[in-house]
Amino acid sequence: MRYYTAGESHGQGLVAIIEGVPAGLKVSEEQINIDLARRQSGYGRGGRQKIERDTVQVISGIRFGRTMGSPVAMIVKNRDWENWTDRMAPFGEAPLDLVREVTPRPGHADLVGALKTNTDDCRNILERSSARTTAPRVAAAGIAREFLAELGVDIFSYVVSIGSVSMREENPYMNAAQYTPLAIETSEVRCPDAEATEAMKREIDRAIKTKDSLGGTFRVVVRGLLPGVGDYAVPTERLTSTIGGALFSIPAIKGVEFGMGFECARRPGSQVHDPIELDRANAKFTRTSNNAGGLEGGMTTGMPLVVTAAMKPIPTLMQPLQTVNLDTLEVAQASKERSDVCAVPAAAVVAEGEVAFALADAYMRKFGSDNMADIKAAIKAYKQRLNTMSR
Ligand SMILES: Cc1cc2nc3c(=O)[nH]c(=O)nc-3n(C[C@H](O)[C@H](O)[C@H](O)COP(=O)(O)O)c2cc1C
Ligand SMILES: C=C(O[C@@H]1CC(C(=O)O)=C[C@@H](OP(=O)(O)O)[C@H]1O)C(=O)O
Repeated sequence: MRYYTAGESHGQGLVAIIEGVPAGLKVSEEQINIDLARRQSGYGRGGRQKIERDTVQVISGIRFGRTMGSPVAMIVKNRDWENWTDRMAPFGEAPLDLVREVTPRPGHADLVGALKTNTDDCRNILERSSARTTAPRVAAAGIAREFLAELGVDIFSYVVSIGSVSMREENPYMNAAQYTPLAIETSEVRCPDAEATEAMKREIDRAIKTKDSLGGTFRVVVRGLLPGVGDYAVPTERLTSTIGGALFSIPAIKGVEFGMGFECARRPGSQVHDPIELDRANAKFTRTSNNAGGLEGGMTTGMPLVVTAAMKPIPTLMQPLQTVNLDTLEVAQASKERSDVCAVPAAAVVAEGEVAFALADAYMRKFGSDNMADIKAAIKAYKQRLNTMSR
């Protein structure tokens, strides 16, 4: 299963096409809209989110709430489009008073994109490099999430740090799977720690006051995974590769750690690798720790998948950094436009979707992709074989 998207930040809307979707999968429009709303939320987001009310419109591939086995096409419309019809018109002449974007923002795609595509207007770049393009990705990921949910796999995320403020956690690779979605979703920064939530909000308030911006870290946790999904033999099918690549495809993501991640490199093997145990009651192999974060050899171990990502601070600053004016080639201040100050909680929701897609694709490679009944039958047979191997 894979998706493609098209669409710009202030165009008419954004489109996603998902192909390789199995037939017979129940899909809830309401659930996709809930995830779209979660992606729009979070303390520190800018004025644009007051304009948009993202909802999905399904164009093809779903009939009476179930997938048909054909590609699914979806649209998320931009409400802001009506304020941009002249500046973003697909055809006709540019308005005479059109303001071109000629002062590229450090940290955004503006300058390099303009050099690459031979334009003197960075708007052509920023319209597509904008993280607005993550809206249709979250909508598309709704299909992957429903697929995994039907197979007993659930995904959530939470914010671990914003700027210099971190929540306190002990052994998150083992314990993160215990957090309740309620504690996370009721926090304005999507952090399960109420005290840390307040400190993070204060950090964001400080950044607003000093005309600065913030990044942070978040974790994605997946429960209910079967062991042996993914691959050790084909480099591109290793889940470390597909999930890592999927997370790095999100704008502003600068680091990804599986389980203990970089800390593994500082410790001896005896303090890193997860001892194997036989859980006789449930006839399955298990681990006494989860420092690997649920992946070994590029495959799921059956322990929760715990992956952490780092997001850099938002590039648009209300006190802009130095840049060069592309018209005059003189020193200038970078563009200063409406912007988020911190979007870590939103990025975490996007990341849930990306992880869901990578996992759904790996499940389909292992168990088939034509229709849900065959996939479930294959999973049942696999579970039975695993049971007999651990008895
Ligand atoms: C959910 C989300 C919201 C974002 N909002 C903004 C924003 O309002 N202003 C901005 O300058 N960058 C924002 N960014 C970051 C830029 O999109 C990103 O830094 C840019 O595309 C450059 O890509 P790179 O950081 O991967 O180099 C946001 C990113 C995400 C994931
Ligand atoms: C619109 C969204 O995020 C946008 C991401 C973004 C950027 O440069 O990445 C810039 C801002 O866009 P605008 O200039 O229209 O306010 C954000 O609001 C969204 O996530 O829905």
